Amino acid sequence: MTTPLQLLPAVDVQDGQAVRLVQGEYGTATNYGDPFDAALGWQEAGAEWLHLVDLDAAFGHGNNREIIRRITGELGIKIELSGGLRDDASLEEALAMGATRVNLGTAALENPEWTAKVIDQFGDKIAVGLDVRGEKLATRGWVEEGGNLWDVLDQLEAAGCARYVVTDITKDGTLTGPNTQLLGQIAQKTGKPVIASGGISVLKDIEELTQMVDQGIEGAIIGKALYAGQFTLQQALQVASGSAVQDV
Ligand SMILES: O=C(O)c1ccccc1N[C@@H]1O[C@H](COP(=O)(O)O)[C@@H](O)[C@H]1O
Repeated sequence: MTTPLQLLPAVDVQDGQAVRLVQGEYGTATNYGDPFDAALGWQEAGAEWLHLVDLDAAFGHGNNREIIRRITGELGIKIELSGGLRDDASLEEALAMGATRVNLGTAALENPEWTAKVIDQFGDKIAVGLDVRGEKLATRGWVEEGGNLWDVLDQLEAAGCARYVVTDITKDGTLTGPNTQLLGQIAQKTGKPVIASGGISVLKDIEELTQMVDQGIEGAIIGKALYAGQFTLQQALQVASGSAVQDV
């Protein structure tokens, strides 16, 4: 029996609204309404995980702490939380709110000593987001460059990072399919679980990533495709469990 691919519907929060950006660019948001309703909807549709992002915190434009606190506090599913988690206070608050794990971006690149410390302290509650353009990593709302992917991956491996969330920024929000080549390369190099992010458009993409579970692709974040109605979460979960692709 095949190991299912974990699916993480995304709820990205900006100005108190659930949104999707295109290639992470500020000002490209499509609004999908109340983030709590979106999160609850994914839970009711069968999600076991939610990928929850405070975009304002990631961009350094304030935060959406109260709505995120409500989602982490009231939902019963596992939550991977990211955006603006860059010091002890924000990280400890995120875990105390009920995040199952946190995803560090900017801090992992700008503050590797602190990142190594919290990896040591919190183990697999810490994932690192490798937000990639070509072979360059992006930070601070993906508007600044943060170093070479492979060099940073070596440092994180030495620090004992348990899991990577890999986003091809050029694919994110574009419905052009995941960058399976990059995902495969990173999974092969690390041997640690990789969560794929960016580009999923059709059920075939999920089928392709499910076939990569044995290579270390543990899960996939789905954003735009779900909000745009390309397929339902139930269909995606069926495919991720190894069943045949259903027509939509
Ligand atoms: O998810 C997005 O669309 C996104 C767009 C622009 C910036 C960040 C985005 N997402 C998440 O934010 C973290 C990084 O936050 P930080 O650098 O730690 O503050 C990133 O890993 C994505 O999960």
